[in-house]
Amino acid sequence: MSVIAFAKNWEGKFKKSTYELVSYAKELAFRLNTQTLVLSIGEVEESELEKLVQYGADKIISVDDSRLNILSSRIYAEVISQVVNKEDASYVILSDNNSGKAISPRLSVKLKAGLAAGVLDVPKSLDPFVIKKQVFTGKAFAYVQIDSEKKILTLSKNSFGIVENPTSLNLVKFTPELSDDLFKIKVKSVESSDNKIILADADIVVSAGRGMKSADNWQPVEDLASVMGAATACSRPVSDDGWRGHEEHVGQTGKVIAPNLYFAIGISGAIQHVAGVSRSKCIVAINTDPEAPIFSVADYGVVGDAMIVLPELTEIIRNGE
Ligand SMILES: Cc1cc2nc3c(=O)[nH]c(=O)nc-3n(C[C@H](O)[C@H](O)[C@H](O)COP(=O)(O)OP(=O)(O)OC[C@H]3O[C@@H](n4cnc5c(N)ncnc54)[C@H](O)[C@@H]3O)c2cc1C
Repeated sequence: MSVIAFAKNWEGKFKKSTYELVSYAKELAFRLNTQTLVLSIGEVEESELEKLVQYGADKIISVDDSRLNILSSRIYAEVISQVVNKEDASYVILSDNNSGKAISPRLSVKLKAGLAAGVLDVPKSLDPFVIKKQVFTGKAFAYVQIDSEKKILTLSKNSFGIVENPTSLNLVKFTPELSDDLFKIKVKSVESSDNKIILADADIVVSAGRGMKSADNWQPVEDLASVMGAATACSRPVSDDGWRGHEEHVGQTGKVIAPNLYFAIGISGAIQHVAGVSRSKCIVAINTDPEAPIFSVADYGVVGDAMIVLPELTEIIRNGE
């Protein structure tokens, strides 16, 4: 009956979204009067695994196998299903990120478990199990009922928050039975086209729109992103016009993101743009037009010319003022 959270690591490290996932699993387990188990796959040092205890992991199950350092949704679904069956867990929680989206449908088939993707809250009721999730790229939400015995939820980023709930360390190793067949496809290396932070995983995103006037004016945007350790993004017309690549386009028809901090620079705030970024924890808008709709969804706003504001802001942050 326990709750298992799958804690994905990025090169052996967890992110804030992992701690949010464990916090959520803890709350669900508390409501169900059961244990919170956290599963880690691939090589992660004990000191990193120990951090999960702070957010309520009653038991940490580590599948410490170097062959699993690179994510394969097929193999990870197999590993998770073996752990779920061994622990007789009823609830599996994954982050609603690229890996969670890739693993959860396979897992759902393996476990014959109902899946609610993009969950936004704790269950509205436990029996029947009813939960709130996002639909239509975040423009609406729905309550869905899961009737299967096992249930899988993928948790939307920034929908629950990080809650400290310290327990004591109970770390166990698990060795799944994995046939050679599963390793027929080998990832020999992973190379990113540049050293940039991946937009979908970024905690901070610096995004700019048509207000930048031309592709040649992007250096101040890059500079701010660089000092903040942020990913860069853009509005749709910017990528349609070829100023930036389509992989940066956020919104209804682009990527839907929920970073902790989102800078909207020279972006008017059209509904189709906001649909993709409205779940950011904090939105900072920089725009010359005080009436721009983006200010109605922003937490902080600067009315000003991006070409003047950005270099000054970057300098202040660089100097740690
Ligand atoms: C079906 C459909 C789907 C769509 N999907 C998406 C989507 O996924 N994502 C998306 O982004 N759009 C999408 N759009 C387009 C959307 O409707 C808007 O047209 C688009 O978001 C506007 O982009 P923008 O804010 O960069 O440009 P604009 O609307 O032209 O706004 C530019 C802003 O920059 C400001 N500005 C000008 N100069 C400066 C300066 N020097 N400094 C600071 N600010 C300045 C202006 O005041 C203005 O507010 C979609 C549209 C449709 C119909």
